[in-house]
Amino acid sequence: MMKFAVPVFPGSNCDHDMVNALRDILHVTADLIPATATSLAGYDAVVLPGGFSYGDYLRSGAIARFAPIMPAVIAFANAGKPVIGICNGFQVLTEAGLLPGALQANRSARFICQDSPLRIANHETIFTTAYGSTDQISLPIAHGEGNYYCDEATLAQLRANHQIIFEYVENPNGSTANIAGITNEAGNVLGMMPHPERAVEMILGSTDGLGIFQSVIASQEEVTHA
Ligand SMILES: NC(=O)CC[C@H](N)C(=O)O
Repeated sequence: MMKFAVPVFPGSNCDHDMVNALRDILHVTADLIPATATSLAGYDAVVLPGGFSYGDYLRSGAIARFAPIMPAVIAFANAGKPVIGICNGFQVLTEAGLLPGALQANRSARFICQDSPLRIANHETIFTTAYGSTDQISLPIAHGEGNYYCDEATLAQLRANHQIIFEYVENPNGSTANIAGITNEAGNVLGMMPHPERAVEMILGSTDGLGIFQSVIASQEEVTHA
């Protein structure tokens, strides 16, 4: 059975939601890993959860990027294995240089908490195949620094390599090109501001987030059965 690692930083607050989604809804193994750990041996995927790691001091994700677990996360990503960063996790991935660009304060300078319709801009990634031809989903957003920024040259690269995965239908925070989620060039690292783990069962109001995890699980099953 596929094994997910969910690193926990001081101030993470979506880690248990993530483990609940993975274990109880998707029926895979998921372990909380302290940020002081230094190994991810034995894991098939890593999910950096949302929250306020290290109190968001300096910038969201700027201190977490130096946590003891991060060299293992970077090595894991560079080995081509799946890494997902949700919200604060996305911020950590940009700070760590695993994804291009940066997350700035929302244009409104306010924390935004709302459901957000998203367009799936690339259905052919290991994170989106389970959505079939569904082109729009809705996921909750909850962030103060979700305003994605990159320069023109980076945006051109993201577009040319089809690295833009989710786009806001209505831009809530000032993000460049309505970007809500991107992958790295190799396609194995996903960062996204919306929270799929908060949309995995109808008691939460939506199951639109399931496809991301189902897609990754299916992609890894193909790897082990190949
Ligand atoms: N839900 C989250 O992960 C929030 C991320 C970060 N603390 C922010 O406010 O932008």
